[in-house]
Amino acid sequence: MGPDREQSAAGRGRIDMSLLKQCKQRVSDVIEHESGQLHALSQDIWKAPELAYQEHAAHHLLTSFFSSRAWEVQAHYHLDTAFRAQWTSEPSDSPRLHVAFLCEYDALPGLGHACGHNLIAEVSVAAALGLRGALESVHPPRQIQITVLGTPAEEDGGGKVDLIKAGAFEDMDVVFMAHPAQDDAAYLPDIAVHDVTVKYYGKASHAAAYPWEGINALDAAILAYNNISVLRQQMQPSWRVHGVIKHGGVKPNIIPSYTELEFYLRAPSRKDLAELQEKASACFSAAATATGCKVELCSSSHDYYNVLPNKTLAQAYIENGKQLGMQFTTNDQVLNALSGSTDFGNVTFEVPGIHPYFFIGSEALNHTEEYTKAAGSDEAQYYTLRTAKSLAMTALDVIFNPDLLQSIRHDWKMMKQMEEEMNSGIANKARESSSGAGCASC
Ligand SMILES: NCCCC[C@H](NC(=O)CCN)C(=O)O
Repeated sequence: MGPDREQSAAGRGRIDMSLLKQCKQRVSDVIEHESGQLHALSQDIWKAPELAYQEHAAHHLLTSFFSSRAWEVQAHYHLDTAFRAQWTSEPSDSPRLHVAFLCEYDALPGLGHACGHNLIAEVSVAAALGLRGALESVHPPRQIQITVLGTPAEEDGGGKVDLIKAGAFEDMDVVFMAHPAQDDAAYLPDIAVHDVTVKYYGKASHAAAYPWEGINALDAAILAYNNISVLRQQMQPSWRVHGVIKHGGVKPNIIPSYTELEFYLRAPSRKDLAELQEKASACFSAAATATGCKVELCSSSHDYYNVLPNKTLAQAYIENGKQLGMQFTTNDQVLNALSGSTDFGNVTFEVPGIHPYFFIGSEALNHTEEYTKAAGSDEAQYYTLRTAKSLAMTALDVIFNPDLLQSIRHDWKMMKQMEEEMNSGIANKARESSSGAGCASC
């Protein structure tokens, strides 16, 4: 066996290392060649930030981009602002392998692209172009389908969960995306989240003349907020609860008859989340009892699940990233910190996938004005395209090395089994503590 032709670990297949190397080089060349267009695409998305499920301009930009490059595009794929663009290599005798890159492109209210979803879209588009370019230059070992899936509404709602329900992930083998952050990391813990809107109904009255006739819904909201603050001391360190008051009354001389709060409840597993949900519901109900208000808890339609790590995919991504000069963080504080939540978590329960984080050339923190600026900066481009190359090269490893794919599938099955054992029996409990079903006004 020559140095460029290695037998894979299980001895079943041979990997043509020189071909793989050539393909990886081609990924880089194609992405560099397209860098101007990719930057323009990401800038156009960044300049016109759109909220969840309303990403019409981004949808148009992305679908036009792929149509003009001879990809088969399905616009408005199950959702108004979702899309699917695909390319398939020449048929071969071996079964087809389907890899997918996921785009996000929604922004945050008042802040624009403060989570850099314009760069998420750019990474996946670039990786798909690079991978297609590489595969067109050779005869891949099997037929490959590349899909770019446009997934709306990550910041609010959970477009990926809608798409899972519509069957969009059913025929995929491995899914890829990457998220802007402060460091390069193949995996950071993204935890499960449940959104709840809390509504208090009281009774208006003149606040000076006959306040005793009123039932104060603002008092209920404040008590609820404080009950949650008190609960926080007894919560697990990995749990998070945070909320805002969306409606706090209208005028000081009218006893507020209606208030509304929105809370996110988070925990590392769905099992813990169900427990947290029960405790938070008790806080909300207690505030209603104390004030005489009526309370309504409205759950959002989709909980996000924690992201299942895949160590084989992570290792392959790290190896490619290092070749490209990435310095992966070894800081335990970063590696163990909670990085929020994502509907990609739900995807990882359907199909093996990777959701690495990447440095964008700035120390700014996500969900700040500074991060919006960084996500639109020229400096972010180098890091964004480097991430795209590393993702596409990892996809090439999966394509060229059947043992790697086996190991990815094995990791995934083990993780999923562990999670499902842990979560068994929670489904009903969680449903009971959120009265979403009985919430007529949501
Ligand atoms: N329904 C709540 C969605 C919140 C999603 C948001 N996502 C990110 O910040 C992406 C990085 N994990 C969050 O976690 O607040």
